[in-house]
Amino acid sequence: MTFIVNDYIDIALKSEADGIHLGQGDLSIVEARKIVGDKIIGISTHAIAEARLAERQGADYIGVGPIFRTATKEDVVDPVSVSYVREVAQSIQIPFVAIGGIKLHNVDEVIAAGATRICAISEIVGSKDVRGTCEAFISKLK
Ligand SMILES: Cc1ncc(COP(=O)(O)OP(=O)(O)O)c(N)n1
Ligand SMILES: Cc1ncsc1CCOP(=O)(O)O
Repeated sequence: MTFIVNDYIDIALKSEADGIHLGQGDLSIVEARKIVGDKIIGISTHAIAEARLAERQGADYIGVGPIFRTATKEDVVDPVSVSYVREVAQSIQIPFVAIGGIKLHNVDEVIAAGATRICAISEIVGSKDVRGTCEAFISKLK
């Protein structure tokens, strides 16, 4: 299993995590790379310019979203829609994870736009059948 710590590089180092996930307002990828060496660095992006910059600066993966409206995170930008997934799938070479408002009823659109990795929080943790919901997502991604 790969263990990524969100935001806190000191905790990532102390806990011997595999990597760190950054937001646009956090430490830059260049600065983070100096500290974490070859650990995985990911960063949330909301526009193609951010995605291109992340790739140029040596990010290992990017987050792409929020695709749809989400109630899970408060300080979130407006939904970027599946068109941003399409743009990233066509022009970015590093792996990306689509995130934000992804549910079983709309994940097909996200996959059709080119996503092969998704993050879904509320659909899974709010489900009465967590395992079944995970399996349903996994079968769509196969
Ligand atoms: C699964 C998962 N959890 C948290 C984040 C990042 O959330 P947050 O730090 O609130 O947002 P950004 O600052 O990265 O935009 C994530 N991307 N994935
Ligand atoms: C951490 C994060 N970053 C953008 S949206 C989001 C939350 C996604 O949660 P949900 O799958 O419940 O919309």
